[in-house]
Amino acid sequence: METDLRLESSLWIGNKRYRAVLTGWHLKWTEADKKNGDKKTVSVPVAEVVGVENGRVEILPQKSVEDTDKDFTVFYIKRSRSRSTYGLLWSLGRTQFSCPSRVLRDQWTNHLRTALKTHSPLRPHRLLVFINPFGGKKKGREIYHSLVAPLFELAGISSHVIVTERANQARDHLLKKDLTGFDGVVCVGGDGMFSEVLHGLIGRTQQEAGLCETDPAVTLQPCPLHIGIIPAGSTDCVCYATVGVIDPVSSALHIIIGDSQPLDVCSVHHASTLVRYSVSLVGYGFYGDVLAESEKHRWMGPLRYDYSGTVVYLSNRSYAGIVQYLPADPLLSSPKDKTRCLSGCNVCSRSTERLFPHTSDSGSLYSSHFSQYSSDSEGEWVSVEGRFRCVSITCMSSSCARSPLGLSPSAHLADGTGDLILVWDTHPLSFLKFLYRHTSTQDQFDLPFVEVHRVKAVRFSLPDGREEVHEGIGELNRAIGGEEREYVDTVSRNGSQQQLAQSVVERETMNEHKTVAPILCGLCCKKTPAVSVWNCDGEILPFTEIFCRIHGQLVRLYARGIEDGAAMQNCSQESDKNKSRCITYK
Ligand SMILES: Nc1ncnc2c1ncn2[C@@H]1O[C@H](COP(=O)(O)OP(=O)(O)OP(=O)(O)O)[C@@H](O)[C@H]1O
Ligand SMILES: CCCCCCCCCCCCC/C=C/[C@@H](O)[C@H](CO)NC(=O)CCCCC
Ligand SMILES: [Ca+2]
Repeated sequence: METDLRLESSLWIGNKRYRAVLTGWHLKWTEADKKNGDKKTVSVPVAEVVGVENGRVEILPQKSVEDTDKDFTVFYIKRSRSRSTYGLLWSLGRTQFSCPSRVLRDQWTNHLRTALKTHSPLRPHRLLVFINPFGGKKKGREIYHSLVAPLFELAGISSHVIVTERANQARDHLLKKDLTGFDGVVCVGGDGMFSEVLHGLIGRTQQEAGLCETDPAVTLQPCPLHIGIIPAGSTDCVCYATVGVIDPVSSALHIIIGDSQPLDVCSVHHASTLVRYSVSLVGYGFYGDVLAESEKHRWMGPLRYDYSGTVVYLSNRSYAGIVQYLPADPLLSSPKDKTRCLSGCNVCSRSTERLFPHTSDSGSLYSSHFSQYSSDSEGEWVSVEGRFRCVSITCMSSSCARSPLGLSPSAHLADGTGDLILVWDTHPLSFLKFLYRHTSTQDQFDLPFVEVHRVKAVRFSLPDGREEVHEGIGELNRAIGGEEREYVDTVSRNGSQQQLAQSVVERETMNEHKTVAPILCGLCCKKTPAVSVWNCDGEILPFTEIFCRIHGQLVRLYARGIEDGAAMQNCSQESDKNKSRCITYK
């Protein structure tokens, strides 16, 4: 196959002659009329060729250029380092070649197109695109039509575009409408829009497989359609954590070349119902309260989270709860091992084998670990009880612009586990230190009132077993801020381990901040509501007592994880020597 596709000839770029070679895997060109030592080779993996056009073509911005029938243009992926984030930005590279004859030109374009088909089997041909016109800064439509659609067109992808007119339209469409012929679904919006697509696709897949989503013990069927995210929301956490940058062009290029990144999903249950799915944050306490507060200030746009974060921080709340968790195998990885899940991650690759073994009994649809009533599995559960500033479960790092390394910097995208972060009640300044560390490279887990566990499942209940059902966000906000809620004293705490940690941190912090503390304490509320709410990827859950299970690699995104920016040193300078290194990365 590879030898069939090999093509080698002289080609011209501008007025310079090059020796060009197409092997099965790479297109390479080297300046011909130079001494050996000065020769530079540019090498583009075939898998990263976006498109091949006859003539001299320019898009983004589109221009008509004079050409002949001996010219062709190759579009491919070019990388550069992002100033503000850890990942790499992708843009459209373009080289216009001239051939000695039209016959040779046709040979080059045909060979390249065949190589693309052969080596990129997951490239989509037809996509279903949902645009949320109201997400983030309300630029979804503009972003899609000006930056993404021209790239899809260049790559020969046909798309069916739906601009949503109401919340949950994308989810309902995916649950009910005919999806024949689509290779993937793209959402243009934020994490809320992604969540709609996630729910629609998981629900549809289970319906078609005849599986019951409500039972946490059932092994769910992975979704056959890939999901692409064009970021146009407020937090865009899923995009940030799976691509490494918030950039519509980079995301569009990942979709075009058919990148494939599996992703763990957490199902959240209450009693015998499925409440929701989550990939990023299932958070109680601080993150729940911030979300509930922010819903009142939607008009502020993305800034609502900063404002609400300050308000909630100053209200100084902590909540009583019982957290039970099923630890993951500690020999596989640890949330404190200071590694990062990057593109090509070994921990995730090994998990694929573990999660989908090719043995004949792997078809079992029932996993005894998760049967809530199975006495066999009860022994492995760990239980802690006390007062918490926040309880968070995240299936991935959940990095975003606010927190470039995320809630759990060493979490894996596709290892079949989640990280449970327990922040015990502590002095307000200590909690501020914890929050602040999310914005830097300092370890937020290296604090005596913070615990982190790699888990397969989590159960949360209230100490007195009293469940409250919230009926809607309006009512919920009233309940959180209003008088109807029963109040408890913040100083009552459970658990001796927590009390010890608490007193050490309080002493340290009070010494450090003798002058600031009294001012801050004056601002803080003396009372706290008895219960918080759960924030599930930006949606408030209507229940307090929940059971969560992580489903390994349940969905696939058009992404490849975060590329290691360190491997791209000096690329931003684009010196001739490095230019080819930038292009040949990987
Ligand atoms: N046409 C629409 N009208 C109103 N709401 C919509 C519409 N389309 C989608 N939605 C809802 O809007 C919510 C928020 O959208 P989205 O996630 O795109 O933006 P965001 O909230 O600004 O970003 P993020 O989720 O990243 O913070 C989603 O939960 C989605 O269900
Ligand atoms: C003194 C400085 C303090 C700075 C505090 C920084 C802490 C930042 C941690 C960021 C965690 C983001 C978790 C991601 C959550 C998303 O699934 C969700 C949907 O978009 N976003 C929110 O709920 C929005 C909720 C955002 C909460 C801040
Ligand atoms: Ca994971």
